[in-house]
Amino acid sequence: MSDAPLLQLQALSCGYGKQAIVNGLSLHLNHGEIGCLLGPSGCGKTTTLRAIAGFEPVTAGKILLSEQVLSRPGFTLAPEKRRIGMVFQDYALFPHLSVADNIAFGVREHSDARKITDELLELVHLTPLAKRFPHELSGGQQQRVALARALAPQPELLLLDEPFSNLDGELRRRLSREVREILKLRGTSAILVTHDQEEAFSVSDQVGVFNQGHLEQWDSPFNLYHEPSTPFVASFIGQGYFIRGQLLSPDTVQTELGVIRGNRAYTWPAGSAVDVLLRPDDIIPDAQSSLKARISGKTFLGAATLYRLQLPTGTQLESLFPSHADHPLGSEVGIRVAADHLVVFSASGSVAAKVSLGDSHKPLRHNAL
Ligand SMILES: Nc1ncnc2c1ncn2[C@@H]1O[C@H](COP(=O)(O)OP(=O)(O)OP(=O)(O)O)[C@@H](O)[C@H]1O
Repeated sequence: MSDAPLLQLQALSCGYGKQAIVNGLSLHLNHGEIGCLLGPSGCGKTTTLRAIAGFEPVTAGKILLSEQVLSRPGFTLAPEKRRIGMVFQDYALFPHLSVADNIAFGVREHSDARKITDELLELVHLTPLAKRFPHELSGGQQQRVALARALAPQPELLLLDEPFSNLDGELRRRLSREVREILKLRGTSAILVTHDQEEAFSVSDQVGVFNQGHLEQWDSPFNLYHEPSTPFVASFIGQGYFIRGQLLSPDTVQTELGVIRGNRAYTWPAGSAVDVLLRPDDIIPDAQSSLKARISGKTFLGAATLYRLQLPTGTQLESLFPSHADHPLGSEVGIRVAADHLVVFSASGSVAAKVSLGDSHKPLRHNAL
């Protein structure tokens, strides 16, 4: 196996007719990795996936798989020649074929079709249901058949378009974990499209956050959460508040919560006004602290309680406290900042406040500055 990435999108642009949807997108996926395209509705995730699959031509840039050019302006290798499998949101099973025949469909000419099918039935835990038809299965079972069918021809890359969006709650979470395990077990590389952050994080090694046809950041879930590189990513990923601060040195900021020191150096001059991102897990309870906040709201989450806090200046924050101590609404608690990952953005014009987000996402609050 070469050291080159499996999939490379190089300055890719594509769209429909004269309408540009995706602009100058670059990313790469290594062998065996699972990547995810995440973003609000209509930002171009599915369009990108369709371009990778070969259903849409590209207007600029290139798509390469194992160093072979699949798409460039004026050339689109046919989908069936790409060694790419696809799993759709609506499963797209053949209704007149049994579970086993659906899975065998792509390898029906293969001398080992029976063996491949049996192995995959086992892998997706559907051996006892092999003779059933799609309408006799639950949504989760149908999606497992769709996954097994896509894996049968051993694609180099699997594309999954919102594969769990027709399933709800716990089943959705369970199946997404299961799919990750199956892909990792087989060493299959994949790209998943979703607008659900929890799903993106639980399935993927690398996640790309889209904003209106642009890729804002392609990174690990950990880095997207702790080291977002743009205000949009900070807003789209997770919860939190921005508070105003002043840079004292490259890695320290003066705020009304005191001096916060992080692990990143910023290059703006000392004295610059900045917006500091504080996640609920950055604020911890500390009865001894002189810093007090009033509890203005609370949500019990089980192991933890999410408290909405108000500082004496009126600044709002959120904080996750272990739930064994219960603080009543209106009471005062001591707090302290424990943010190793100092994330700040230039405060000029409060850029983050202008981020426009889709309705599929809970916005990050910006304190009145
Ligand atoms: N066949 C098409 N012809 C013209 N425009 C299209 C077509 N398909 C999608 N679009 C437009 O392209 C833009 C991006 O759509 P796309 O389906 O890629 O978004 P998405 O990020 O996958 O959204 P969602 O999460 O809602 O599926 C949208 O404005 C959409 O209206």
